[in-house]
Amino acid sequence: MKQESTAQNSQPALPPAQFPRVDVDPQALWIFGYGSLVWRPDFAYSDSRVGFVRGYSRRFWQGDTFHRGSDKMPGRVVTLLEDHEGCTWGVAYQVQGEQVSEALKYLNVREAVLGGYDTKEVTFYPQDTPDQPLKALAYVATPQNPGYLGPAPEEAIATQILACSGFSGHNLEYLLRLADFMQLCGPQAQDEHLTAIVDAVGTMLPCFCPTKQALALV
Ligand SMILES: N[C@@H](CCC(=O)N[C@@H](CS)C(=O)NCC(=O)O)C(=O)O
Repeated sequence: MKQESTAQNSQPALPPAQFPRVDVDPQALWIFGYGSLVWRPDFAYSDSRVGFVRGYSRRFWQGDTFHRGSDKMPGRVVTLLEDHEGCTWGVAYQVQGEQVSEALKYLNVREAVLGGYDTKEVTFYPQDTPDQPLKALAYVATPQNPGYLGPAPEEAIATQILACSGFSGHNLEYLLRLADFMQLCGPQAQDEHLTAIVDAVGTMLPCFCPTKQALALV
């Protein structure tokens, strides 16, 4: 079983951190989160902005055998799919000074080593100042990584999410926390893929969407 460092600064029993392949400014950097990083960055940062990236769609197409699944029952977590018409909402975190190397070292273990993600530079548009876009680093799982599962019907993805859990918790928590975030972003932030999976989960879990009759029995 893979071991994740229990604290950001403890030395993980893993190969030394390999810094991102894209050039980063060692003194200041924005990191774009669009999955678990939206609610659990778990690294120190100086500022954060809600906003979006254009040209990408979010998809539950990455398998996860550590955080939200196991080797026998891999969970499903999100990645970014290049999509000319796409727009993905998330949170950008600004790291400065020593925060940069600490964040990259931590994320290299969490995202790259344990999750199969690679780094990519994206353009981030803050919700409040979309006319002042920022360059940001994103962690993206490409089809070349061994954990990549690729497309599947949303109903099948929902079934897999309901059945899986891992080191960081149940896969359903991962889905619902992301759905909660998207609710907070407001009506302009639509994610049809995410909504379809949440709806499919709802139809599979009557207790998840209790009927009046069911509530009357409580
Ligand atoms: N890179 C995306 C997805 C990140 C993600 O969900 N990565 C998984 C690794 S497989 C993770 O960190 N999971 C932690 C958790 O599920 O709490 C993001 O920016 O949020």
